[in-house]
Amino acid sequence: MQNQIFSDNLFQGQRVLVTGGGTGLGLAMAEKLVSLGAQVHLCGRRQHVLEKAAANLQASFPDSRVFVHSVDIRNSDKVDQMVQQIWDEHGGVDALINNAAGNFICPTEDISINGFKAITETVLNGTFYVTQAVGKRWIATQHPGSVVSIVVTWVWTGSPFVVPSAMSKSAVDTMTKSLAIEWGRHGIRFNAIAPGVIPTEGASARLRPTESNTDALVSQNPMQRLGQFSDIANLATFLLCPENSWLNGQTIALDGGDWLANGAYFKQYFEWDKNDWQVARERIQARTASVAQS
Ligand SMILES: CCCCCCCC(=O)SCCNC(=O)CCNC(=O)[C@H](O)C(C)(C)COP(=O)(O)OP(=O)(O)OC[C@H]1O[C@@H](n2cnc3c(N)ncnc32)[C@H](O)[C@@H]1OP(=O)(O)O
Ligand SMILES: NC(=O)c1ccc[n+]([C@@H]2O[C@H](COP(=O)([O-])OP(=O)(O)OC[C@H]3O[C@@H](n4cnc5c(N)ncnc54)[C@H](OP(=O)(O)O)[C@@H]3O)[C@@H](O)[C@H]2O)c1
Repeated sequence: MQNQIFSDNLFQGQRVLVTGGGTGLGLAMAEKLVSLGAQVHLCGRRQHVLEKAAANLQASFPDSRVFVHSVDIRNSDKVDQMVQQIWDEHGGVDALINNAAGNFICPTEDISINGFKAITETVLNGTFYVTQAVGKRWIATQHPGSVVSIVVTWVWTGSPFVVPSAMSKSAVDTMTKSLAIEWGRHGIRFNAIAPGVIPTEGASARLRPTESNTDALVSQNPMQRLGQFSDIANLATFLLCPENSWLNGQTIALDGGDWLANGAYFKQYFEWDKNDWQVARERIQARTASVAQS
C-alpha cells in the first residue's frame, strides 16, 4: 500500500500552473497534485516534452485533466497570452508553481553577457512575468491564490560558479517575501522551497557535467541521502493546501540539513584548471544543443 500523507481528492477542483512542469522536479510536483485530483497546466519551451509528460500523467491517472503550454517565460507577451488563454478557456488557476529555470556552471569572469541573460531572464524576469500575469488576474477577480517558487539553498549561502543563478534565485526569494506582504490582503500567499541536491537530468548535466558519482554528496549530508522527487512533491503540496491559509512569506530549506552542515556547493571546482573548465563547458553546451534538437 502506498504511503499517503494527504487525503484522496485533496486538490479536487483546484487548478495549478507549473512552469517547467514537463521535466524533473516540476513534473514530480505536477504528478503529485494530479494524483490528488488537481487540474494542471504544464508550461515549458518544448512542446513534445510537455506532450509526453501530459500523456504519461493521463495514462497513470485516467480521470486527470492536464493541459500544456509551449511558452518561453522570458517573453512577457507570450506569458500574458498563455495566462489569458488559461483564464478564457479554463476560468483561471488557483495556484502557481514557479519552477522553470536555467543554469550552468562557469567561472564568473568567463560568462558572456548572453550567458548571464540566458539565466537571469529566465529565473528572475520570467518568474516575475508569470507571477504578475497570474496575480493581477487574481486581484482583479478577488480570487485567492497561492504561489510556491522553487529557489535553492544558495539564497542563504551564495554560491561560486553559478552567480547569475544565485543572484536571480535570491531575487525570487525576495519577491516571495515582498509579495507575501503586498498581496496578502488579496488572499494571495507566497512561499518558496529551497531544495538541496535532488538529482535530475537537467541539473546534473549542467552543474556536474564531468562527475556522476554522488557518494561524497550522500556522505556529507546529515541525513545520508540525496533528495527524492517525493520530498519536493510533498512539501509543495503541503504549502499549496488551501487549509494552510496563514502560511505566508516563508522559504523552507529541503536538503536534509545540508547547507547548515556544509555551506555553499561547488567548492570542489576551485581545483579545476582551464582545461577542466573547457571540458565542462563543451559537455554542457553539447547537452543544451542535443536537448534543443530532440
Ligand atoms: C543545491 C544543488 C544545486 C541544484 C540547483 C539547481 C539550479 C538549477 O537551476 S538547475 C536547472 C537546470 N536546468 C536547465 O538549465 C534547463 C534549461 N537550460 C537551458 O536551456 C540552457 O542551459 C541555457 C540556460 C543556457 C539556456 O539556453 P539558451 O537560451 O538556448 O541559451 P544558448 O543560446 O544555448 O546560450 C546562451 C549563452 O550562454 C552561453 N553558455 C551556455 N552554456 C555555457 C557554459 N557552460 N559556459 C559558458 N557559457 C555558456 C552561450 O555561449 C551563450 O552565450 P554567447 O551567445 O555569448 O555565446
Ligand atoms: N534538481 C536539483 O537538485 C535542484 C536543486 C535546487 C533547486 N532546483 C530548482 O528546481 C527547479 C527545477 O529544476 P530541475 O532540476 O527539475 O531541472 P530541469 O528538469 O532542467 O527543469 C527546468 C525546467 O524549466 C523549463 N524551462 C527552462 N527554461 C525555460 C524558459 N525560458 N521558459 C519556460 N520553461 C523553461 C525546462 O523545460 P524546457 O527546456 O522545455 O523549456 C524544464 O522543464 C529549478 O527552478 C531549479 O533551479 C533544482
